[in-house]
Amino acid sequence: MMVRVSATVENVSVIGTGYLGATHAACMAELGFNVVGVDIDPEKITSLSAGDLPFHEPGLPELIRKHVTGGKLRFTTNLDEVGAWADVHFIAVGTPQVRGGTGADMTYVDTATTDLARAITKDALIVGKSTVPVGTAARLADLIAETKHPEVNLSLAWNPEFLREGFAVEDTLTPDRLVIGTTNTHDEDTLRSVYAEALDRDTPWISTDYQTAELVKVAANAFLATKISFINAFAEVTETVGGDITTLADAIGHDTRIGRKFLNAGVGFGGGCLPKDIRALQTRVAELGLDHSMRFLDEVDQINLRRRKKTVALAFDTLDQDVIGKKIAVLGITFKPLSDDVRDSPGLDVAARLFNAGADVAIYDPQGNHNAAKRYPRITYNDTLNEAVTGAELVILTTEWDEFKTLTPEDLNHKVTTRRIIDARNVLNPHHWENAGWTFTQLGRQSPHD
Ligand SMILES: NC(=O)C1=CN([C@@H]2O[C@H](COP(=O)(O)OP(=O)(O)OC[C@H]3O[C@@H](n4cnc5c(N)ncnc54)[C@H](O)[C@@H]3O)[C@@H](O)[C@H]2O)C=CC1
Ligand SMILES: O=C(O)[C@H]1O[C@H](OP(=O)(O)OP(=O)(O)OC[C@H]2O[C@@H](n3ccc(=O)[nH]c3=O)[C@H](O)[C@@H]2O)[C@H](O)[C@@H](O)[C@@H]1O
Repeated sequence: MMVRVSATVENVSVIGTGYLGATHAACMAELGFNVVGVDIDPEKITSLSAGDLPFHEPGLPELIRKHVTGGKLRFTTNLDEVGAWADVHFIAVGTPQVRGGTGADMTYVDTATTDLARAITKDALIVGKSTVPVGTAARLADLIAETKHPEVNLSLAWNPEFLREGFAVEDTLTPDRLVIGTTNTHDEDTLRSVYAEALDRDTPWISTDYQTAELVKVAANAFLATKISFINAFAEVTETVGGDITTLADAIGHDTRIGRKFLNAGVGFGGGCLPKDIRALQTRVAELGLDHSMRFLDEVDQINLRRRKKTVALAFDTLDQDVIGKKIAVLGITFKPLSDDVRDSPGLDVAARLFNAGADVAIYDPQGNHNAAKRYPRITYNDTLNEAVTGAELVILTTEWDEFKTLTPEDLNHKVTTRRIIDARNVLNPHHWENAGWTFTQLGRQSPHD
């Protein structure tokens, strides 16, 4: 399937304007293209068209406003508007965990791709960015060939995305590497011209086939998840025998072959990607008859989920096994700082379990309250840290926002009813809290109750 897209790309569409797509659309405008973002959610489109970002991502609202106002970026629910206009179409729709299963739900990608192929009336390159099971690009290429207008030349490339929430703009405009899966050099050249402004001389450009491109993405996330569970498995050991998990992480992290990043022990990983991606990868390889190869990821998942249960168990220990009616302040409800995303959030999971056990849970998060309230409307959400901790019998720090990392005992001493804190992200200094008379617990540290 060879396309005759001009190497000079001017017009770009992005299908799906969630965390990934809205960022990609704004960054494409920043790189100089005329961009239209398309989504099936009319509310999202209305908000983005007004220059408002419906989620929290540092630096992105400014970029969206700049290019919406400047006329380089607009949003629509109508695919036909881009079908006759764009030279390159990026697919950035969701691939969530399938309901009641562990694989990826491919209905959004499949629908978006076939609807797009039907809507396109000029030669174009379609570029998949969503995270997908290996084999998807080849399958979609066939689907596109079956669906497209016969006189139109369409080609498909796979270009997985590695951005981190909280750093999405920076990661898109100055990526660590770009991975491009294509079936011909023309499509690669087209994408090279698209990303020319984002590439400096040293940015690795990895040109490969579909399968490798798809697998690089899930391999990266599986590796990151494994690294976190690796250190958390050692946290289970230091909780029993004693020792300091942070010193252990620092010490192995000094070995440049290992590296210190992603070795922070605590309540574990969450979010819309790492958990579902390791499950989808296992499911896909099992479908391929290779159920042994990725079985270790099941352990990675189990270690991770045990951290949440451990945090809840520590809360019970701290409160003498009786949480009913006791006020517990949960600080941090997003899956990580600098985001309002609560998908598969460890902190929210811990809060919900304690709430369901009868505790009077008071949540405070600088950005995540509104999203968490949609999931668990009966829990109490506070607008300030002060309100959440006042009268608390236990404080649990579940997301390491800066304003929590810098907390001191003096900030809380006279607000709480009882001086008890669980630092589930290992960011506070135990000695400061213990010296101020607090019962201080951290994951990876022997519990004061043992
Ligand atoms: N969130 C992140 O940081 C990253 C996400 N990814 C991957 O990117 C993909 C998207 O993830 P998110 O942006 O987080 O999901 P999201 O749920 O925030 O956004 C997906 C968007 O697609 C829209 N959509 C669904 N079907 C559509 C259709 N037929 N036409 C147009 N729009 C449609 C939805 O309305 C929604 O706005 C996933 O595969 C994810 O694994 C990859 C790297 C980073
Ligand atoms: O595929 C995706 O969507 C993205 O998933 C992750 O990015 P993100 O989910 O934004 O967040 P991370 O910074 O990776 O953190 C994930 C989770 O791991 C936890 N974590 C991270 C690091 C660590 O040392 N310990 C730890 O528990 C965080 O608190 C968070 O809950 C990857 O880092 C991105 O490269 C990838 O593009």
